[in-house]
Amino acid sequence: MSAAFDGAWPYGFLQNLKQQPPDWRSIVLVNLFVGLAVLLSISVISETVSPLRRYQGPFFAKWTNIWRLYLVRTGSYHVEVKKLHDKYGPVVRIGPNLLDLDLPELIKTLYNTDGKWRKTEFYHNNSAIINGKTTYHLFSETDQVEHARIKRPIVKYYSQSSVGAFEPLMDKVIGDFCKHLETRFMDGEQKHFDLGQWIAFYSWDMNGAASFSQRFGYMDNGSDFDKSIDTADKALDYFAAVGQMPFLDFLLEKNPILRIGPPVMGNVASKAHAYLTSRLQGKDYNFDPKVPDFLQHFIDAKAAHPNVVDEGVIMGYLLVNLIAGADTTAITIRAVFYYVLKNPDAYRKLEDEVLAAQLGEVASFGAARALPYLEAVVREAMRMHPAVCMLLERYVPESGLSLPDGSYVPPGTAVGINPYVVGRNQLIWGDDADVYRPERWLRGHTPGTKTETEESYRERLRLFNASDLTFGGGSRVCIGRSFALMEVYKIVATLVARYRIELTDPRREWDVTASWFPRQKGLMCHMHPR
Ligand code: HEM
Repeated sequence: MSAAFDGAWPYGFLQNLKQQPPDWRSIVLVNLFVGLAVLLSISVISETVSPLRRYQGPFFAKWTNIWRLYLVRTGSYHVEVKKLHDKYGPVVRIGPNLLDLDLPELIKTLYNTDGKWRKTEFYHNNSAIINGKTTYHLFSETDQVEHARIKRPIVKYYSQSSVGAFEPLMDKVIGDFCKHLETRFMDGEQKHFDLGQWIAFYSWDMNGAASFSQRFGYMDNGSDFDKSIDTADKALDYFAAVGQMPFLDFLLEKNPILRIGPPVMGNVASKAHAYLTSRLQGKDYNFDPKVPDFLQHFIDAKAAHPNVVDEGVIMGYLLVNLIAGADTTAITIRAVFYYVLKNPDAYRKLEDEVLAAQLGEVASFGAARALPYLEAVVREAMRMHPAVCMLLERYVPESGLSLPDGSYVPPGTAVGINPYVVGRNQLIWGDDADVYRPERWLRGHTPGTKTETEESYRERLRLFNASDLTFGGGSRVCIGRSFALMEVYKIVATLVARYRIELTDPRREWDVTASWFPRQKGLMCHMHPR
């Protein structure tokens, strides 16, 4: 034991001080002790006066965000937060200054278009991560005015009518995807393969084709040959964790002395840069001006808005397409297949509907979108397993926020709603909110009611739509929604129409690692041509 602790503390220590100078260990221990005592006192005082003290949550969440960072690292964040709501109700304090709200009626308030509900710093780290040096705008601005300035020049290129022009390009990618599956896994003997992994190849190649008329080559190679998919996964895991304590980013990824971050996304960034340069120089021979791609749209935006869009901004546009668009779409397609294949009854109904529609080699978006059971299957999968399962954090603006229980949340508090949590809210989705049941999206399928009028069905759908946060909402709503849905509907309809699909082990629950995105590992199945 150190001299500092001889005798009754602190008298022993003081007596010792008189007799002999303290050794370095005593000094460190005393400083540590005093420091901790000061920190504790500050925490206790600030908690006593905190306007959030009335809201319940885990004990450590009052004091620190570390426990949340830990949860995100374990991959069980969304599941654990849902459990907290089951325990504490619709408002849970999950950080010293952060409330998680399971209040679908507030979606329109938090995620609106008035520009007052700023994104928190949770989003801000991802701006410099691409190659460790350059900062690109990745739509992560907390400043809504700046965000609108960057987004405005390109928003029209993501509308349904604009992305509709991508359909021939999508048909080509889907046609080649089917050829790969047929030659690799359906030729002769039955082969089991990871459909989940192939869906990632499809989504990344589709995204490359739409972004700069160049696929990455994952389908041709049959693997993540340049490790870009893996690198992107790791980068997003890092964003999600560090987003819980944003200052850590300056000690880790942005540390000027020693960078301690995720692997840099050099491959994706350098490809995007090379395509941009050759296009601007008129040397991009892969580009057919008759078939539009996003890069061409961005260059048009540069011509129309030279004060806003420069080459750096175009790089940001391209990168965000890939980072925000590829993984999310793959997750959604995998979720659709996983749930429908695990539920033979749903699969049979989907098969019947799709086969009766005679969709041809590659299903057109119009024809696929018109199939009600397909829509039910897609929406139910997105409800059960939204591709973003983090809190969509916003700062409460000057006006403050009144909660349904009558309490008042002051300006500056971070609040948010999690698409996963609100997707399981029993007041909206019913007692079976945890059950996969595509029928809930159809008329006449409310448990306990024998008949449902068209009017009450419409009313129910309105409530469902208003409570669906899969693509966010308001001015920060997902810009790629129409594009993503086209990819999802077309591939699901095409694969179901062309092949009989079976899970290798239908009893196996899938393994989900969740950080920002709940990524699923493994969807082993086999397919037979019809
Ligand atoms: C099924 C697939 C997708 C899902 C579920 C999804 C989900 C989301 C969600 C929830 C947000 C809002 C985040 C927030 O408010 O905090 C978002 C934003 C965004 N998404 Fe998607 N996304 C998908 C596909 C795509 C695609 C394909 C692209 C691009 C081609 C894309 C680009 C973006 C961008 C740029 C934002 C930021 C918008 C802004 O802040 O203005 N997403 N997405």
